[in-house]
Amino acid sequence: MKTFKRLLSYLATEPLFYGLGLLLSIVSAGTTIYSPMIGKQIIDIVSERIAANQTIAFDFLIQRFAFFMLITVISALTGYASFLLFAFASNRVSKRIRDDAHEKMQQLPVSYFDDKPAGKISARIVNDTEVLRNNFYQNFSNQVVINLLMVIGIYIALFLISPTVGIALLVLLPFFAIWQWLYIRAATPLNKHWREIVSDLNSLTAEIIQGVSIVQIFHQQDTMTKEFEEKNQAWLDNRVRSIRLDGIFSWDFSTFIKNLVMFCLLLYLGTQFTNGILGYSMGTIFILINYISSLFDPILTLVRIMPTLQQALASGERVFEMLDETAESDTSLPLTLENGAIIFDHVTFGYKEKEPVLKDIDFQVNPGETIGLVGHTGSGKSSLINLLFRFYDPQKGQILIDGQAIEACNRESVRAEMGIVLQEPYLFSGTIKSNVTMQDESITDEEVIDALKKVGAEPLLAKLPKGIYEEVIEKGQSLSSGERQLIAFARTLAKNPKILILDEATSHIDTETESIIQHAMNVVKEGRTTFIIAHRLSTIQQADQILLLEQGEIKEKGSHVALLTENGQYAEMYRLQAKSAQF
Ligand SMILES: Nc1ncnc2c1ncn2[C@@H]1O[C@H](COP(=O)(O)OP(=O)(O)OP(=O)(O)O)[C@@H](O)[C@H]1O
Repeated sequence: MKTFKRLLSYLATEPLFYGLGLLLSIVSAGTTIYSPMIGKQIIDIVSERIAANQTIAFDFLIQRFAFFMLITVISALTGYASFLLFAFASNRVSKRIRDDAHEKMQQLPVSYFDDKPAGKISARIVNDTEVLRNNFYQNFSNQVVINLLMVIGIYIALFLISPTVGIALLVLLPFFAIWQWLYIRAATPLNKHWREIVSDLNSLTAEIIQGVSIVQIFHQQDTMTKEFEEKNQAWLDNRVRSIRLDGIFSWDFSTFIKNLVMFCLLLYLGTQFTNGILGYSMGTIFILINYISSLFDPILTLVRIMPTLQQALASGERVFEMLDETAESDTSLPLTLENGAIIFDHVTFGYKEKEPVLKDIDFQVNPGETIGLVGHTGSGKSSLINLLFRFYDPQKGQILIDGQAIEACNRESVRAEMGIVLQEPYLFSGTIKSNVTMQDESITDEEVIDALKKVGAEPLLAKLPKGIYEEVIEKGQSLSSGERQLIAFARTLAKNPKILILDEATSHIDTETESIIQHAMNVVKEGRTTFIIAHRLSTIQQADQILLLEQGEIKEKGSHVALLTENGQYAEMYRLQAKSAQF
């Protein structure tokens, strides 16, 4: 009910379309209900004249027929106009909900995405809102509203014509209410499960597409196909159960009731036939049969629409669940960055409260210095960078940039001064230029070309027919990983951040690319405080400071030479790498 009310509240965001649509629907329903009245009048007058042996004026029939046509045209036109208005409004409302969901997603903390597959989140933003448009807003306005108006209007007309028949038919309403209630009880869990399966299918498909090469290399096609088919079978089982349920509640029974009511009406009319005189006129009998039969069509439509509304409620619940997530709280205080001095002051952090992955991290970086972060996999290097970006905040201690605790500063302002080049840089669909400028329109074409040239991407530019306007398809699949890195370096150079994080590429690049990238790294590092997550120790020999992390703790700290002299773990790692490089 809460979800239903909340979905309804969105109607208020389009008052003009819905208001006008409702008004026209009332006119359409009113005229549709009124039109049989003209038939009643004709039948009554004609039958009276025949009984009295009188003739019927042709003009009268033409006049009544013209009036009937006028009413029918008004009904059709207003019905069509309201349909269009409701359709416009429904599309606009679902766009609004989709925008809201997307905006909310952007405000959520990074931790929200840790345990949720991307496919599931995108299913909520794209698919569930589409279900809302089609199954709720479109149906609600164009079917529920119009048919409800018809039911109410016909009841009013029946009461006016024959209060006895009107009251007798009211008995049906609680029956239908209980019927609907039973249906909702049975359909709610089924529809909820259906949306979950669709969402699982979405995320599984996304995962298979993203990992298509790995799937093929490891011959996982059969396993993946089996997993997909199992989920797809679960979807089919769910739909079959749903069809059975809809079948029971939507069709056979209601048609049976319609016929039963018709039978009761004829029985009742029979009781009104006394002394050779019928208690109702021919026209009244015509209109009673007409209304009762017309009453069931909208009632049946309302019953039939329940399954789709139910599915919409399941989708609505999932979208609202996302909209209700707590957005990341933030302050308005901006970080004022002057030099790029950084202090980690006894920082402790864990993704889960009592499981720290960084313990008492304490170090200082002077402006313009380069810090190398080394350590085995899982030692906490990326987590340390995550804190610097304020993707997470530490549980203990604080991080200071130019003397300001970043936890007290606005996240956007903290990130605005930082640049990052990841091992596997992320390129967006667009052009080379849009990937360098990242929509910053103040960066000119010349600056983009200059940045690309400085990092050594001139040969890449030369071979692209459209230069910086060459299209980049999803994640830059048509470029080599080295080329993607160069674009990412140029992006950083164009952004001109004070603080730079370089997640050094691992072993999968060749020696030539390595030297190109090393050159690019040296260019972008110039004059910035730089963190390098180093996998090959050769890249950080010149670093001002090297931190060796082990299980979330700083085990060794100092320059390359000092650490070699210390002859600890770093020295051992360095010797091992140097040895393997000789082979
Ligand atoms: N989002 C997360 N949620 C929970 N635990 C995480 C998350 N990210 C990382 N961890 C855990 O935190 C620890 C440190 O991971 P981190 O990624 O910082 O290591 P790393 O040194 O960067 O490793 P690598 O060199 O392999 O990238 C690991 O035990 C890891 O399993």
